[in-house]
Amino acid sequence: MLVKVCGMRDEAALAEVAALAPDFLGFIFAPASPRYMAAALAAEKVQGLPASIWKVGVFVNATTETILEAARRFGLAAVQLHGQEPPAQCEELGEAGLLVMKAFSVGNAVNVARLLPYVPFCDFFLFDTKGAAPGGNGTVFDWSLLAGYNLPVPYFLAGGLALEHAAELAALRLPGLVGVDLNSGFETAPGVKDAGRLAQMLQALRVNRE
Ligand SMILES: O=C(O)c1ccccc1N[C@@H]1O[C@H](COP(=O)(O)O)[C@@H](O)[C@H]1O
Repeated sequence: MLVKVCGMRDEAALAEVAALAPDFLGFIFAPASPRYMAAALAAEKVQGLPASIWKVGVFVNATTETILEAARRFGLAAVQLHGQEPPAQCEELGEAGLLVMKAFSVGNAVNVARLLPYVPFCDFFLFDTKGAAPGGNGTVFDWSLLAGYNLPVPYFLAGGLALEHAAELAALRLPGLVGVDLNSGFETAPGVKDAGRLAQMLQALRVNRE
């Protein structure tokens, strides 16, 4: 199970969390989010992270130009598109050399017809719980809605994941599932990650990886 830790914005926690060696670290570039990082973290701090960790910029309906500028400035290798970005934008960003993760909100069903046009242009999908905000709502959706998933794009599970889900996630077998995204369930305040809880979660998930 790959692990992405998202919503990094405070410098002390960044070093502690990076030391846990998650596969991906996410930085929120959506100004309305309490985890908006651009004013809080210097670009050099992000650029200085170990090369083994994929640095992901999370954007909500940003232009390709804005995304590419942030990618250059912060040394991002991947983008998570968490709004209504069209397939053509995924294609552009992939052609620019970024790994592309497209997020979709899940309510009572997974709408496969909506996903199909994105298949050729995305490295990963990410399924998050539908809520009032574009992301970071802290609520879990019914993962069994993905039991019939049969598209060739692997995906991350997101939405309210917390330590209490560790055992269930470590044992979870769903078609296409390759990773989990840890965000508000591992914070002491919005944007302030709890490295201790993250360490416990990573240990639980990694036991099953080996
Ligand atoms: O976390 C945010 O504030 C955020 C804002 C805008 C877009 C995405 C955001 N976070 C992403 O939301 C999901 C679920 O988070 P949570 O576990 O429910 O807190 C996750 O993929 C984050 O990357």
